Amino acid sequence: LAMAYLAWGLAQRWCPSSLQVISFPVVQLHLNRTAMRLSQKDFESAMNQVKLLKKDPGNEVKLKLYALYKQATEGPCNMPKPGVFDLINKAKWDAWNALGSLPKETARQNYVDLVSSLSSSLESSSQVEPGTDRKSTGYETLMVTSEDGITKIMLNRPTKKNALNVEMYHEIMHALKAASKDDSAITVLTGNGDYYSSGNDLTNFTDIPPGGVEEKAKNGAILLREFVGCFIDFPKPLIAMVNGPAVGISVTLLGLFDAVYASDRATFHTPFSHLGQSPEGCSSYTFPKIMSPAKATEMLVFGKKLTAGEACAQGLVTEVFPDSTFQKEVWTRLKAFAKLPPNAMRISKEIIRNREKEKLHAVNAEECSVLQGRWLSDECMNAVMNFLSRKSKL
Ligand SMILES: CCCCCCCCCCC/C=C/C(=O)SCCNC(=O)CCNC(=O)[C@H](O)C(C)(C)COP(=O)(O)OP(=O)(O)OC[C@H]1O[C@@H](n2cnc3c(N)ncnc32)[C@H](O)[C@@H]1OP(=O)(O)O
Repeated sequence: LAMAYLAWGLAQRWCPSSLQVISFPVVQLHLNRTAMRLSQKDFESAMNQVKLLKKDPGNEVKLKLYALYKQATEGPCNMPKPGVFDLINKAKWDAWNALGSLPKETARQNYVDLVSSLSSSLESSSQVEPGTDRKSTGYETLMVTSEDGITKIMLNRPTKKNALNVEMYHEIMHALKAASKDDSAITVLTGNGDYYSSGNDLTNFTDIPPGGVEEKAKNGAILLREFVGCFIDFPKPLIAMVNGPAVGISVTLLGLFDAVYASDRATFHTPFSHLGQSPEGCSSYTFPKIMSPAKATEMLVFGKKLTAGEACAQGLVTEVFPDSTFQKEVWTRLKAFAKLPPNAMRISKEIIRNREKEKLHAVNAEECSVLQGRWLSDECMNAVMNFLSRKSKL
């Protein structure tokens, strides 16, 4: 059946005229209304509505609509079953035959109801940005949506400049794991509001468990290692849409993405020494490789902030777009990427990443262990205290 669906587009040329109608299918049956008498006018109007739909609803739906149309106009399927190699006609026959002895009138009503639900769902999705029609709920700090083969994970604490609190670390891991298994071809990480992310939420340092700061640092290192590990192991193309300034861990992780698109408003800042900390996100390994050891030192050791153009020149950013057209241009491009064969993309990513995976995990472990020590240092504690007591900002 899957093969028949694939061939469906090709079949449009030679299909019978009623195939116009099966161009779009059915989603929701209002069974309680099947007894209602439908006028021929309602049915014809639904057929016209189908032709006006702007978006293709997919082959599975098309087959259902085809079956209902045939049942409504010709009654139960009494055609000979097509041969196994006649994939398209067999899929159509199966769908029609599955309706059994459903009365013509009920089929017409179901057809009209389904077209109606289809029209409203497809109209609404065409009016919104990609990724806004299928929202996954249950996240406090993220907005996760999936559409057009793209899962979008949006950091959603705009009033805190999308700083990563402990909950957000957990939710990102959860969203990545879900995205790795969903039916999307690519995954995008971006930020809501004016910032991409201001990095680690410095209030993460404030709630000290009964085991004291040592326990806090130990738990922090475990969390960080697991978090970065999810990026190392993510199996599909992972793209960052850096919509504004990026700080700390939101910058270092970019070295683990497969492409990084940035608005010209974005900046890239890793002030680890200022904060008494040290690099993470595998940046101690990826940055020198991407941009040369000296340029990496300027960023990771001296905390030099790069503009989007500079980050692009150094290879950290793939391409920079004017902020005014950033969303439109990047989404257009991503939608085209998402149409590529997903398995081929996965396999190509795998072959690129596999060579590095072991090394990246080792680097991650080492960075976390070093940071665990840094978090207990006076340098780090003072820097965090200064920020939290409003004495300092970047
Ligand atoms: C042992 C602990 C373990 C914990 C868990 C481990 C997790 C792993 C950690 C991995 C290591 C990561 C390192 C990093 O990411 S280093 C980078 C850290 N980030 C910063 O230092 C940025 C601090 N923020 C600022 O300097 C400024 O806010 C900024 C320049 C980003 C924006 O300035 P602006 O003036 O435009 O805006 P505000 O300062 O008024 O910000 C608005 C509100 O947002 C709050 N905010 C912003 N960023 C952070 C942040 N990173 N942490 C906490 N809060 C942040 C800011 O306080 C404002 O809040 P209020 O409105 O309530 O005042």
